[in-house]
Amino acid sequence: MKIEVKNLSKKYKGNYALNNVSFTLEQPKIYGLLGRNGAGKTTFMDILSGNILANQGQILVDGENPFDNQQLTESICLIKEGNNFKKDLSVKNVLKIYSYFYPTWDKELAAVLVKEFNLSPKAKVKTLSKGMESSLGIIVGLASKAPITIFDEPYIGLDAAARKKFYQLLLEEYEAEKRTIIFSTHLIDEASLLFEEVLILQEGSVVLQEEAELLRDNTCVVSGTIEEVEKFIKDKEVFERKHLAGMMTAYIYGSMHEAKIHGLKAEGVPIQELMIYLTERKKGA
Ligand SMILES: Nc1ncnc2c1ncn2[C@@H]1O[C@H](COP(=O)(O)OP(=O)(O)OP(=O)(O)O)[C@@H](O)[C@H]1O
Repeated sequence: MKIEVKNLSKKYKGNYALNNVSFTLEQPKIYGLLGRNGAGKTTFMDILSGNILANQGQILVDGENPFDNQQLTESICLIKEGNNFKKDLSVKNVLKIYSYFYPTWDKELAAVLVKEFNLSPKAKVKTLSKGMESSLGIIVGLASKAPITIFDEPYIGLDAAARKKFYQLLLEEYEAEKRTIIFSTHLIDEASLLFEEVLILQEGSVVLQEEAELLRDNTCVVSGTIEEVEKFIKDKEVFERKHLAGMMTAYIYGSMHEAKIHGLKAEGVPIQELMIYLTERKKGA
């Protein structure tokens, strides 16, 4: 489904959570929605899911506004950081309710995932640990098979092994049936390999929208002697320099291939570093 964000603004008490944001998510892809605390990510996801209204501008999903539009929101599943489910419901009944809401619901997948995450179907939500409740959110998000599935920091309390399982399952499901997945997380280093396209928000504005592969190809960390590195980077945009014992490392916009031809050691820049740089640069600008 095509998501068009047009001049979208949302204000809370006079402060912009989103300030005249425009972008389009055209293809079913795994999108990484990144940004520091308070950048406006949750606000965007809430408007997209039809939960809240913008002050100005709009989001159109296949040409329609999601607010108060059940036919459309049956195609959008938002899993938040917590409190997704009523505390008195059992796991089984949570799944039943969502199965009624989502026409694309995959009952078999839900049953497999409940076993995979070791949840007891009879357990009430209020008795689940934080990690177990997050697992239930992940199960609902994946089994909804909603054409737009949004995960907003979905794994509070989940340990590293369970998060790894989540990444694997997400990829398996996505490979089996492509859909738009919007994934917002602060654990960028461990999740970044999932992303096909990255959006970075900073103080209510988009500072970057780029294919992850292009980012990986067009940014690099080069190392060598100070002299070699300085010579190579003199006409390039450099976003960080580090010196150690006569050697130098620089984070730059430039091709890894070109750096290697010049005899320098070159590696990809972690998306986390890029996000920190971009959000700092805008603040200081
Ligand atoms: N219901 C609300 N009432 C008042 N201010 C709000 C409300 N929701 C969000 N805000 C403000 O809007 C801004 C954007 O918040 P938002 O939750 O969208 O950011 P975020 O990028 O999701 O942050 P985080 O990564 O910390 O979850 C923040 O300054 C926040 O304080």
